[in-house]
Amino acid sequence: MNVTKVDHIGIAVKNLDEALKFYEEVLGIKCEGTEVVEEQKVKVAFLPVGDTEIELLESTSEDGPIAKFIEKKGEGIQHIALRVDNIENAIEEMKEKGIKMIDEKPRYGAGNAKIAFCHPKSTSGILLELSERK
Ligand SMILES: C[C@@H](C(=O)O)C(=O)SCCNC(=O)CCNC(=O)[C@H](O)C(C)(C)COP(=O)(O)OP(=O)(O)OC[C@H]1O[C@@H](n2cnc3c(N)ncnc32)[C@H](O)[C@@H]1OP(=O)(O)O
Ligand SMILES: [Co+2]
Repeated sequence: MNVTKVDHIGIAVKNLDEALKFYEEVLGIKCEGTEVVEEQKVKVAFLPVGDTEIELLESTSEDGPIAKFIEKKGEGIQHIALRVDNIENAIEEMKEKGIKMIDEKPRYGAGNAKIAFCHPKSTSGILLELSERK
């Protein structure tokens, strides 16, 4: 597998507009856009920083992964995403190496990226997203 960069850092927030004030008005990072990803029950805002991005995530449903995360742990870093150049190969390699994949097939994430999550129990405690983007 070829990991090329930190694609983004995913941060769970209760209110996207509120959180954006801090990133835009205090830190001066410009939001590049927002998108609803139905399958993940999230509304996402992208904030590019250098060669990577901060991804702010607000839940669109009470039973989505972001709502559950905030309920259990509060707002904060929910996942880290690493860019890979071939996600199907990366998933196969992870499985061969005994890593528990939440997604055994790629799903579509924000910006039409192909994504797959690895379980925190297999990664020393972080929710890891693999992401392939053209
Ligand atoms: C839009 C897209 C994109 O970038 O394009 C996105 O990012 S979507 C981003 C949102 N989508 C997702 O997160 C989808 C993948 N996530 C999931 O399937 C779920 O959230 C799981 C990660 C499986 C957690 O589910 P659930 O909360 O039901 O499980 P659980 O409470 O039994 O947790 C199992 C164990 O994992 C830990 N755990 C749970 N969530 C964690 C997290 N985010 N980071 C680190 N550890 C975490 C719990 O503390 C627990 O450990 P202990 O047993 O030690 O207490
Ligand atoms: Co993400």
